[in-house]
Amino acid sequence: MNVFESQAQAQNVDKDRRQYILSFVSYISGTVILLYGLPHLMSGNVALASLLLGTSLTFLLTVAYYHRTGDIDLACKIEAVLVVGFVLALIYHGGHENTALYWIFPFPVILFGLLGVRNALIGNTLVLLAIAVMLFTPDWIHAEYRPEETTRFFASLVIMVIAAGINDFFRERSHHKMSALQLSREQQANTDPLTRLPNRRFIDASLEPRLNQTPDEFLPLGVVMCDIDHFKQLNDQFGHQAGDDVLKEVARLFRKTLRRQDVACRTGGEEFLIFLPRTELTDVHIVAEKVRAKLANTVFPIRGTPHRVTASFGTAVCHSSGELSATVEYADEQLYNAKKAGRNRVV
Ligand SMILES: Nc1nc2c(ncn2[C@@H]2O[C@H](COP(=O)(O)OP(=O)(O)OP(=O)(O)O)[C@@H](O)[C@H]2O)c(=O)[nH]1
Repeated sequence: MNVFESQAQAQNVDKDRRQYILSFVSYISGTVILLYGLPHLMSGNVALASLLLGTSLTFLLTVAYYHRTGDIDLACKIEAVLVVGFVLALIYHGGHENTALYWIFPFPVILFGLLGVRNALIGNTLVLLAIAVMLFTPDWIHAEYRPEETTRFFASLVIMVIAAGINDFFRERSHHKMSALQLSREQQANTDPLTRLPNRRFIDASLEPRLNQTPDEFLPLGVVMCDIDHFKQLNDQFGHQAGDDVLKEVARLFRKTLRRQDVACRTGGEEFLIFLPRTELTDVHIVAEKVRAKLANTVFPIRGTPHRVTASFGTAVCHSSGELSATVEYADEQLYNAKKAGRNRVV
C-alpha cells in the first residue's frame, strides 16, 4: 500500500485540469464550431459545413467517451488528433472567405493543455511543419492566401507556440514543486518523528478515506493492536533515552517483519496499530504471533547489558469500511485481555 496519498492527490489535481480543458474544447469549441457551421450548411457550402459540423460532432463524442470510460489520457489524445486534423483541414480549405488563418491561434495552446509540455511540443512542431509545407507550396491546397499574410501568420504562430511552451513548462515545473512540497508536509504531519512510522493522524487522514474509496483493496482488513509490556518499568530503570531506543528498534522490527502492503502505526506512547490488508483472522493471528515471537527473541543492548522486551497483542478483522473504529476498539479490548492473561501473548 502507498502509505502517503499526496502524490495521488496531485495527480488528481492534474487530471481535473485536463478534464476542464477537454470539456472546454469539446463543449465550448464544439458548440461555437457547430453554430459557425450551420449557416454554411444552409448556404450550400457543403465542404466547409461538413468540416465544421464533423469536427463539432467528434469533439462532443470524445467528451462523451471520457464520461463513459473515465480514460482521460486516451480522450485527450483523441481530442488532440481531432484538433490537429481540424487545423490542417481548415488551413487546406481556407474557411469562410479565406479567413482560416485567423482561427488557428487558440489550437496550439489547447494542445499544451491536452498533452502536457513534452508531447504538445512534439505535436505542435509537427503541425508547424505541416502548415509550413501547406502555406509555402500553395498549389497543393484549395485555399488562396496572400504571400505576405502567410509569412506573418506563420511567424506569429511560431512565436505563439514558443510562448505557450515556455508558459506551460514553468507551470508544470511549479506544479511538480508544489506537489513535492505538499507531499513532504503531509508526510511530516502523518509521521511519528521518533520511530518514523505513520501516526494516528495518518489513520484518519489517509487510511480511512482510502478504505472508504476502494474497500476491495483492503477488506478483510486485519487489525492488530500492540502494546509493549512494562514499558514504564523500563523507562524508570534505564531512563527515557533507553525507552526511545527500544521504541525505534520495535518499529524497525515491524518494518522488517511485515509485508509491503501492511502498515504499522505508532498511535500512542508504547502503543502500535498494525493494519493487514486482505487478511482473515487466522492469518492475522499468525502475523501477530510472528511479530510477538521475534520481539521476545530480540536482544536489546541497554546500557551495555542485554535486555529482552515483550509486547501484548489484540487482534480483530474489519469486514466493512464503516466498521474501522469499532474494529480498532475490539482489538483494544483483546489487547486488554492479553495483558490480563499475563502479557507477551496474542489474543
Ligand atoms: N521513552 C519513552 N517513553 C514513553 C514515550 N511515550 C510514553 N512513554 C512512557 O511509556 C510508559 C507507559 O506506561 P504504562 O501505560 O503504565 O504501561 P506499561 O508500563 O507498559 O505497563 P503495561 O502496558 O500494563 O505492561 C509511561 O511511563 C510513559 O511515560 C516515549 O515516547 N518515549
